[in-house]
Amino acid sequence: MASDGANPAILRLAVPVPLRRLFDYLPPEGIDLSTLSPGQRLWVPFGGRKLVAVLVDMVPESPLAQLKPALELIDSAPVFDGCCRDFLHWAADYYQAPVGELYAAALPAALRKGKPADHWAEQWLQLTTEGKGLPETALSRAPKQQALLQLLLERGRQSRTQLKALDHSTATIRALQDRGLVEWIAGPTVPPAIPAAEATAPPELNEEQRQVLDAIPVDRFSASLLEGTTGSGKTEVYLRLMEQVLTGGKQALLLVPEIGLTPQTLRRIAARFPDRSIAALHSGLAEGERAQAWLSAAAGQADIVIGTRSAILTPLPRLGAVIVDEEHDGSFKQQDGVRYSARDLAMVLGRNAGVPVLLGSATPSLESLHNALSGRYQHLRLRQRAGNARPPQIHLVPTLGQQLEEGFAPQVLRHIGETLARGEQALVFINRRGFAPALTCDDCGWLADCPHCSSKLTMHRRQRQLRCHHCDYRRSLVDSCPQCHSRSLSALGGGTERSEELLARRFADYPVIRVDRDTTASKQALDRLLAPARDGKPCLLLGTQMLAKGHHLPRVTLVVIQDADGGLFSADFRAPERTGQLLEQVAGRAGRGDLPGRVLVQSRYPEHPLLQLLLEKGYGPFARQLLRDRAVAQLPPLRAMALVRAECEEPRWAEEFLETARTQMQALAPPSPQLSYLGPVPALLERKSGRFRFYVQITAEKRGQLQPLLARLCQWAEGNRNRRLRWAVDMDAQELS
Ligand SMILES: Nc1ncnc2c1ncn2[C@@H]1O[C@H](COP(=O)(O)OP(=O)(O)OP(=O)(O)O)[C@@H](O)[C@H]1O
Ligand SMILES: [Zn+2]
Repeated sequence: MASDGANPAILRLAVPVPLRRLFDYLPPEGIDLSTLSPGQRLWVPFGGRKLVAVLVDMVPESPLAQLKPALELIDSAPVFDGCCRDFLHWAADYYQAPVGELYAAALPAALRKGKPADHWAEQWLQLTTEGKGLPETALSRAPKQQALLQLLLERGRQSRTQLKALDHSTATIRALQDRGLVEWIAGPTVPPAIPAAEATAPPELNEEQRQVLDAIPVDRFSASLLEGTTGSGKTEVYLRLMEQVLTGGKQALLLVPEIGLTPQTLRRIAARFPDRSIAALHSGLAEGERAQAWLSAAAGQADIVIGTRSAILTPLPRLGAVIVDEEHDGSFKQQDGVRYSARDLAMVLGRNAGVPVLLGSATPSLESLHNALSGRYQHLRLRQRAGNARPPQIHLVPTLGQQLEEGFAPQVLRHIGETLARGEQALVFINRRGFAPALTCDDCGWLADCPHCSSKLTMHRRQRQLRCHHCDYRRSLVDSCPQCHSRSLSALGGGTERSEELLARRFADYPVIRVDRDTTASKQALDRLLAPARDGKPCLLLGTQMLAKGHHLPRVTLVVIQDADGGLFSADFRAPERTGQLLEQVAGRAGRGDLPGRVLVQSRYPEHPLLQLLLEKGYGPFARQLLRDRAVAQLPPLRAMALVRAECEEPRWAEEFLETARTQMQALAPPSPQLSYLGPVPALLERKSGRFRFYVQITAEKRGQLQPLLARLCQWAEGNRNRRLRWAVDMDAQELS
């Protein structure tokens, strides 16, 4: 994107609007052109609004005659470096997304709104030339000044924040300043501090872990999948890899799923690297803190960057490795706006920067497993649990024809009781929150439906509400049927709230801790809720998939999966994969300490071959079987898939739009054995928030076949003038919902 020519006085900018192009502006009036460089933000006028744009290039001419001047320069120095800009442009091309929206997605909210980066600049204290030349013992009669001098000699410049944390007083600093030994300079911000856990000596690596680590040289690009059973010490491998990267003077990026970035995870990492600057990027931060963390990463100041999906878009000038934990997790794929996959982009970033990329999971996605089995990725394995922990025993509990109590078989309740009586902990996994997923009238058959979505309302008894889990519509609970006024209403099916009532009654002597989205408004709340469990006292945990990941609770010896069947009969071809991952991850919470674990899995269809395979042989063979099925059905990852989506209050318009889209694409590339079209078909959730949703599905032998097709489609679709219709291209779509 280099510019040449004599007078590059036209600014080419990425503007956050849904158009797939850059926009030309004149420089702000009266500005010195030498203060401008790509990667800075500017205020620009756009269609009567004022927007924050990013300077991409400066060129001598524009094809347009009438250019408006940009309004104002925001940053004194670029916030995006060249590598990051190239990466964002690549991603925009690949996902057929407006590049301005990618820049906007990369920025933290405060910077997206135009707050100047200088606002977070830090004051740094450094040695002057005299200070550097001072003999070691020159200040021995002023021990505080001597200590500060020593610190600056050993660790280089220190920020005001760091000095405060280390208890160096302003008086001491002033004294050294007066002697001309130190000086303040302005520099990049440091990330907000993260409380550390108590530092513990790292364990000795076992043989498998050592082999894995040896297979990842840190001085060049490599793509690896670490398939390591639950509790096998994957996190320990990540920590060691990070250590090597930091020792080499580089930054380590660790991506974690939304649910995985708990204060517990952060404390563990902070404890391992007490001297390092760690930036955590997640939605739990206040706007200013997030900007501070982001800027410290972008300035190369933060050594370790831990974040959820959008952290992949952060500029990291000293990048040394990218690690993606729980790489199978669905939260790495953005489901609206720019529909990128942070996991897939991690590979691109690593290749661009020439550094290793490590994807880790006990239950790898079929995409990554396929890449590993076909030799595109290095396939690394950890087959054994680390330390003394042994794999749990798994038993199926058939529920058909059994007398269940609120969804639990009698022997399951008995096992829970025995576990608690032995002073151990039990975990019950339920895949639905709320009290019951439906409310119905026994007399006329009325069902509480969402008025905006094609779904039922979930009953939340504690709050006396009916809620839609798709659009968050809420209404108060009714006592009688709105249709026939009968008072005999029944709650159908079970949820976490309903199970909690039963379990709290049955096991009244023990704490019953419910963990779902309703009880954990924040990450801190989850941390607090789990505190008694971490203390190791007997207790009963119950909850949704929030409990499935990342928690290391060594006293849990019994895991109950209340209903294993949900995903086996879904219309979404990815449902069995997700069910397998969830069950294996939940089961993996059992027996992670010295005590053996047991898993009870309730099912109405214990003979189901996939369930049998999963429970008898484990996720590995199960996933390999699913891959063979996908090959037969010509589905991802054996084929590339993209969706063109449209939604509208008027279903006919969405369908017509997609009919035309399909016709357009077929005119360019007719259906063939290598390329097939399906649809428009209704999405699995046909109506959401009042809009009807449809998609056209395109599958191709090679990704390269899809790109030009979708690019042309976007060109056509950008001309759509129907403001009530929304459309999107979803490359490598993960959800058919
Ligand atoms: N080499 C080792 N020797 C002894 N203990 C170890 C070793 N490696 C890891 N551990 C311990 O084993 C436990 C599980 O390790 P870790 O959390 O790294 O596993 P994991 O594979 O990331 O787990 P999961 O993905 O299932 O959450 C931790 O308590 C960790 O401290
Ligand atoms: Zn709804």
